[in-house]
Amino acid sequence: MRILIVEDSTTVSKILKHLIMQELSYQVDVAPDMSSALTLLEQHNYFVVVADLNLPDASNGDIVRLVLSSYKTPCIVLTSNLDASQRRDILKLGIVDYIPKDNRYSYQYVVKLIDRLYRNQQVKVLVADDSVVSRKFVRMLLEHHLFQVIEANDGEEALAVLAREPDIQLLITDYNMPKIDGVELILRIRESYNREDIAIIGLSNDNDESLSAKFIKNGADDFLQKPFVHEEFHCRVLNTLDSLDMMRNLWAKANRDYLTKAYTRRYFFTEHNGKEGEVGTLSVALIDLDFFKKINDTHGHDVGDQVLVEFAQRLENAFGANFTVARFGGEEFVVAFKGLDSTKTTTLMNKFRDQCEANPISTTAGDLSVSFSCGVATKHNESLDHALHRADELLYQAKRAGRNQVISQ
Ligand SMILES: Nc1nc2c(ncn2[C@@H]2O[C@H](COP(=O)(O)OP(=O)(O)OP(=O)(O)O)[C@@H](O)[C@H]2O)c(=O)[nH]1
Repeated sequence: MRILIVEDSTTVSKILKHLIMQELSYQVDVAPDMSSALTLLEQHNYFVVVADLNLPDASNGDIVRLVLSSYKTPCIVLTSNLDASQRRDILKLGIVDYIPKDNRYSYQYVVKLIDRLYRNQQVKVLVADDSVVSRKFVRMLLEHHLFQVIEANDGEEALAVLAREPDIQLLITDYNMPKIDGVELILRIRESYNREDIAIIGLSNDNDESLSAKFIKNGADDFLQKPFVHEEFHCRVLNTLDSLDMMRNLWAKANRDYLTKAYTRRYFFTEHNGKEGEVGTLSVALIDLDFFKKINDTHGHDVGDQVLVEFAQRLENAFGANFTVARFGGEEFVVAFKGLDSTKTTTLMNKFRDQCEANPISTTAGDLSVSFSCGVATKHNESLDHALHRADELLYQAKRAGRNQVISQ
């Protein structure tokens, strides 16, 4: 990824270049004026251009207009202080954002913005609004920040789009819409999507001053009163997505094992515990690698870690799409086979055991043959703990019987 900085102050360009290279590992070119910028723009494809408004051989944003119109490259503008009308004019050009060069946080903000732009390319945003003009305006603002935008004409269509594309990360919804209004839409979405699944920003040009609170109390993360200025829109979207990222990180830290990224014991119990009266079968397979201590003792802890990571990945690939795979600790894993009885579970585990046996794990110490023992128990009218305890006894039997086998009840 390549960034171009067009800036005549060497101090500013040096600081920016250093920060971008250090924090994002991008390649950075610097042009001190418009003519050298043009030469570079002809030679390379830039992801983003960071440009000063006034240059020795160009003024009043000529470089910005040129980058946007001729090279269709996103542009972040560096400025000195701007008055209100200058600010409006520059935002109208279709830039990503403008950054005043007057404080030490500005440069850090540029780096954050470039990183955000990079990640935005993978972020789907759904815009629900019955006004075509308003929808297109929001789409344009989002596209300046490289988001993937999907539009919905009303609340009902928004629900249908969400069902079709569950990886949408942000919904921006108007209040007044036919069939289902914005608040009703949010209520319906929050029935099945948590805050870490999707973020929501409400919009309205209604003069009802209680609307912002109504949106937020019913599950929105933020609210914007129309008409809004570009800058406020972008700040709110970025803040909302930052919070979403933070929530997702916290969720992952609580529910995913730091080493193997398999689910944690805690997640496993939250998902499958307390459902004694639940209809349907649940079988648990408790899995323990054989002679794992020997791998650590012979090749070191790092190689042991590589084996655990690869083994967890194999479990995930084999069962993760339909079942919960968790690491219970050390070299012990568990899979919850919801809907399967003990016989079917045992067949699947034996097939997996054969695959593992046939494919040694490749590590920095070479290919290592790794086997596991497994106990399979089906949960009857009992607690999950109890079923796991029985699986543990069967696992112990498998170890005593010579390891590398699955024993079920
Ligand atoms: N590398 C690595 N080793 C771990 C980790 N957690 C636990 N261990 C090691 O796993 C080993 C488990 O050893 P044991 O309980 O004796 O089991 P085993 O050698 O697999 O023997 P059996 O289970 O009887 O076949 C110990 O050496 C632990 O230090 C980890 O996160 N990384």
